[in-house]
Amino acid sequence: MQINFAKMSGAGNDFIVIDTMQQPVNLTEPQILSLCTRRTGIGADGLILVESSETLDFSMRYYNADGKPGSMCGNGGRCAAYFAYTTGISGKTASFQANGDHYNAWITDIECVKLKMTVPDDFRSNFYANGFSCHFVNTGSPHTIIYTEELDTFNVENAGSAIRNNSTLFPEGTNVNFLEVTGPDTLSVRTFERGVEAETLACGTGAVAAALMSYKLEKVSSTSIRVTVRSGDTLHVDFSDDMKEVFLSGPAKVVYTGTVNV
Ligand SMILES: N[C@H](CCC[C@H](N)C(=O)O)C(=O)O
Repeated sequence: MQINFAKMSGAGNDFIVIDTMQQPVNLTEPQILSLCTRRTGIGADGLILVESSETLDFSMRYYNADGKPGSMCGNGGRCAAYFAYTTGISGKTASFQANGDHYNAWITDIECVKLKMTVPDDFRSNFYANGFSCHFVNTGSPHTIIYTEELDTFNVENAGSAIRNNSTLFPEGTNVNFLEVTGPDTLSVRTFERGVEAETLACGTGAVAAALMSYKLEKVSSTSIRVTVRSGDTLHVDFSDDMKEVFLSGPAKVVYTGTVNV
């Protein structure tokens, strides 16, 4: 099977994006894993199918790099909206469905996308996991939050993998975010992603979790937070005081388009 795809990057979180309205695509879990594997495949943190929707512009189906269906991907959603815009599926405003939720996105500039997130839930603060003081929130994906003062040298792979695999506390697994508070409205974040099983260069729902939790814990004092991610890019998280309206903005671009044989 020959598949046309776009390789996209959302602040360094990278995805293979496939338009299933143009070509019938039926990928198995091993095929997705192999496409996402770096060096021997295209290489990506996840694979996104942009599918038809009866009521909205499109529907997004997200798979993690391990080939398994993932929960909501904020950077993936922003990339899917930019893909839909560049291919004419939608205009500068896009509405789509993902994981049973309805999302709106706006192309705010060249290669800049703002996405309205779902209302966060399951806030848990101050518990211990694997020797770390942790917090947790679900922002469409499950996110554990850990504060550190030495983010650059922190061993994200070791600590992230231990907590991600703590099945007593997280039967479904969790993404793990390590945060440094760098100012009243700025954070630096590094994320160990479930389903990639490694640190990624950015995580959108993780940046949202980091900003909301830091505001709740009064570690930041603004409802407009700039989050520096591992790629060096900045994601913006803006929210209402009651956290019912939450927006994620940042870069999203098509790196290249191509055809792959599966
Ligand atoms: N990178 C994504 C999160 C993917 C979620 C996935 N790792 C899972 O837990 O299923 C983001 O930008 O929000």
